[in-house]
Amino acid sequence: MIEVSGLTKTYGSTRAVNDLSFEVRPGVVTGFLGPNGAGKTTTMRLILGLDRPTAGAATIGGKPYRRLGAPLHTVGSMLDAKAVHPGRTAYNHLLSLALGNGIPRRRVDEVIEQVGLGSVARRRTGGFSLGMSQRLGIAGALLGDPQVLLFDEPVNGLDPEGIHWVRSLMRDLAARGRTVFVSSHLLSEMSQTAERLIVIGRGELIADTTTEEFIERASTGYVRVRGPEPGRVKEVLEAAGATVAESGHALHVTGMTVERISDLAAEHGLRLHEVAPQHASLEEAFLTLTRQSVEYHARSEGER
Ligand SMILES: Nc1ncnc2c1ncn2[C@@H]1O[C@H](COP(=O)(O)OP(=O)(O)OP(=O)(O)O)[C@@H](O)[C@H]1O
Repeated sequence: MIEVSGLTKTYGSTRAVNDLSFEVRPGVVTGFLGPNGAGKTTTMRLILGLDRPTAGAATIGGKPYRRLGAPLHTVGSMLDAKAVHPGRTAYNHLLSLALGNGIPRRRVDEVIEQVGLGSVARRRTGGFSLGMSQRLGIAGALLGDPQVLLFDEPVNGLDPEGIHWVRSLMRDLAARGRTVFVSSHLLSEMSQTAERLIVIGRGELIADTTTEEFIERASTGYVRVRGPEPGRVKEVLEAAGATVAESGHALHVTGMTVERISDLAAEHGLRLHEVAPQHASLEEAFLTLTRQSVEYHARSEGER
């Protein structure tokens, strides 16, 4: 379990994380979602004790990272996949991590196989693609077989097979009772993996809910209506309280269900050729909810 309470971090005049509080529970994949610059990496660094908070606290299993007796056995993380000594082989990189943390050598072989790097384990990591580095980073996170795992944008740079593999791995870890906290700036990506979402924008909490509920809440749907007499249909629907916009040959109706639209049309003897609910795409929905924060960042960057 990860607990974050009143967490705040400022860098000069930038408030990267602002009074953030949430819990990440075991047994499900929890997505950490926010547009670029929202403060995801900063929050993860604070949880992992890589930076000191300006205010508030973050704990793992009730303790701050610095006070964990065997950190690699408690929490595994992958923040920056490229942060590996380029002259070392993948095997030696993992071996030095293992030896420094009292982890047996055979565990290195196990995780190398688990992440599919067996054939390149003796190659220097400097020549690794981003995808291979991501796999190596994930291997490092798994090394101590920890209860809590944090991954910062783990599918970045992976091919479709790699993406599929990461998603299955996250779900599998959660199914085995681990606490899995994974960041992304794409709601579509999170919707494939995460059961719960912590959504942030501008360093502040926007939502802490199930993925299903978040998508439902974010969806700004309308009903597309088409028929031979659009003018009359519009009049009838508006008279009954709907908002109707014309779009080419169709009407876009908000504030009224498909059933009510059909019933009203039938009552007034109006034929309809199409009554189709439309949902905003996931990314549109997400951007609507986080637009304020995106605009804020676009503005503040422009001002510099
Ligand atoms: N070391 C630092 N010094 C100064 N500003 C920083 C530092 N680290 C982060 N920031 C600023 O804090 C804000 C949050 O950055 P952070 O990297 O945590 O966001 P993010 O959500 O992880 O974004 P991305 O997906 O782009 O990595 C940004 O405005 C960033 O410029």
